[in-house]
Amino acid sequence: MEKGLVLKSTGNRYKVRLENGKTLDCVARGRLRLNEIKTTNPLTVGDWVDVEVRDDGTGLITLIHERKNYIIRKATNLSREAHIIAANIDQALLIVTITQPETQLAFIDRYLVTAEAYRIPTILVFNKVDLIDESLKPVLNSYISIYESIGYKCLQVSAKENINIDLLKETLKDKVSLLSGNSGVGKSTLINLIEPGLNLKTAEISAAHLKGRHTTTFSEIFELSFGGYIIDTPGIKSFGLVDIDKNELYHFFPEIFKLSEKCKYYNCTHIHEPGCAVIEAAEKGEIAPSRYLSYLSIYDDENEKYRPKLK
Ligand SMILES: Nc1nc2c(ncn2[C@@H]2O[C@H](COP(=O)(O)OP(=O)(O)OP(=O)(O)O)[C@@H](O)[C@H]2O)c(=O)[nH]1
Ligand SMILES: [Zn+2]
Repeated sequence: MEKGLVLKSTGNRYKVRLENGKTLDCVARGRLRLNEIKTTNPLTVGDWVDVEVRDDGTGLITLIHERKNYIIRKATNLSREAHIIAANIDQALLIVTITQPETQLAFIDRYLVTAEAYRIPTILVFNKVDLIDESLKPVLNSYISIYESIGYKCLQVSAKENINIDLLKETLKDKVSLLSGNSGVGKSTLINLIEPGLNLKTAEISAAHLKGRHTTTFSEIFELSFGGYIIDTPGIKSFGLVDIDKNELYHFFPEIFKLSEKCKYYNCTHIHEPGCAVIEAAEKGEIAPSRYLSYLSIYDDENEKYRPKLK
């Protein structure tokens, strides 16, 4: 019996990397399931499994190790079942830009709420700092101060001018990372710089897409030559499909959560109650107005509820 990491899942076949570095094709034993949630797929990339290596060099997965976290999406609109996109994610790197394109604060906040709900630590990576001139500098600084003050690590990089790329590599080293961000912020450029030759959004995915198959089946983890993994899945962009109870939303705003214990009412929504420490702090500017506005808009947004559209 050997322990391994699921690198790729295509339907009911899995590519697994054993601890000795060998990679093999595996199938899973029937009725292999963690009974935490109802899912259409029992196993996903990032899962740690026990494998029985067979004589023909393939493997039989006999056990899934408990997950520290996972991201899901609903299998279909009507279904109550979920499709697990990836598991055991150490961190998410949200790539943002102040200009070309301008990443909205509301977008960042929605992403962070989701990541908090999934218990995935998130680092904000400000790319294209080469474009930051005197007029944009205060904007960049204000973004950074909002997020650093509530505990999110921020990196400033430029793929174009190779600024802090080593720092970015250090951040990724030996971790399983999810890379997200709006279209055009430079995700592909950064990845190519970090790991030349690592072509995410593989041909295989596109080919499968053309045939009209579910691309979700093709989640994959890519190994970094200096240690660590990057998760690439179509799910990354729509990352955020998680149902959060309105009344728990404040748990996922670290600064609001911290203040909430000083609220007069234990079931305070932090929207209209007298004696609310959050409202008080927001009025005094002790919480960034944009953060409080994000809280309100996520709380009230029934239809789009807690579903950041990451594209
Ligand atoms: N000035 C500047 N341009 C950059 C930098 N990084 C990337 N770009 C440019 O930004 C554009 C978008 O980069 P991509 O890497 O394609 O962005 P992406 O996030 O992968 O976009 P999608 O594939 O649509 O999600 C390209 O024209 C890049 O050359 C940077 O650090 N500075
Ligand atoms: Zn309150």
